[in-house]
Amino acid sequence: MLASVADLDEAMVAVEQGADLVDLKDPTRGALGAWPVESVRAAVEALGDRALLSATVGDLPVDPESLVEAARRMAATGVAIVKIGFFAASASLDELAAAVRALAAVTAEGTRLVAVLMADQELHLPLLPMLASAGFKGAMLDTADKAAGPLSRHLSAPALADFVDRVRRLSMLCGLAGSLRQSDIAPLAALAPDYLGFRGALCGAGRTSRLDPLKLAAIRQAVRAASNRATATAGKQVATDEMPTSSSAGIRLAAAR
Ligand SMILES: O=C[C@H](O)COP(=O)(O)O
Repeated sequence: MLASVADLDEAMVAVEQGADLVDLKDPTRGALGAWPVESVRAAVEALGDRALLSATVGDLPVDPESLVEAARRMAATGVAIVKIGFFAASASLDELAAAVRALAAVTAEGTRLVAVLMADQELHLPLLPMLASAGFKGAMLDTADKAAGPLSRHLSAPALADFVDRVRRLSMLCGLAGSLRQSDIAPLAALAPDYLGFRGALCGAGRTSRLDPLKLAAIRQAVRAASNRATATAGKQVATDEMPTSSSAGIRLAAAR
């Protein structure tokens, strides 16, 4: 489970409630709103040894030079994973591919990058092998327009299964997010992504309101139960509530540290 958090207080709650991936993101600044780099650095100092942290670079235009610079600035904070949004609404496949190629210079420096592709914009599947070749650690789906409904409104179950399968075959971490609700957890966990990502469902009154620890705990529990069911169905080792990281997804996420 990935939990997007708006500040250090929320990050601490997410760590205490057992989020596998604590995603530093300012929801008031857009789908992938960035925290200031000084705040990311402070969170890494406070929590970096207790949790796997990711941070977004913001809703940036698909310009190779500015994406490389933003990724390097965020990586310099010491955060474990840097998430980069690829907004197909404002760029062609060629432009997206050029940005991916430029970011290979950043992964070559040891930075773990995760690409965020927008399910409510054109989904360019040929980008996936390019991301793998450029050394990206993972690829995930999210939505750019948070008023346009959950992930499942934009892509069918077979299309989502195909995305997960392609990413996993390329040996990248695969995440699914986008206004997910509790009812989305079981069908999406059955596709066996490495993680499901949440913000709105964790908050008291929408994604820009405060994170509610009780909602986070309920989602965490539902993800764990659904993940265990999916693992059991696949005939793999069943993780217990006491040992959530014994699932294959947990091991793959832990390896991202
Ligand atoms: O990375 C995941 C996102 O923060 C999910 O946010 P959302 O659930 O509000 O779409």
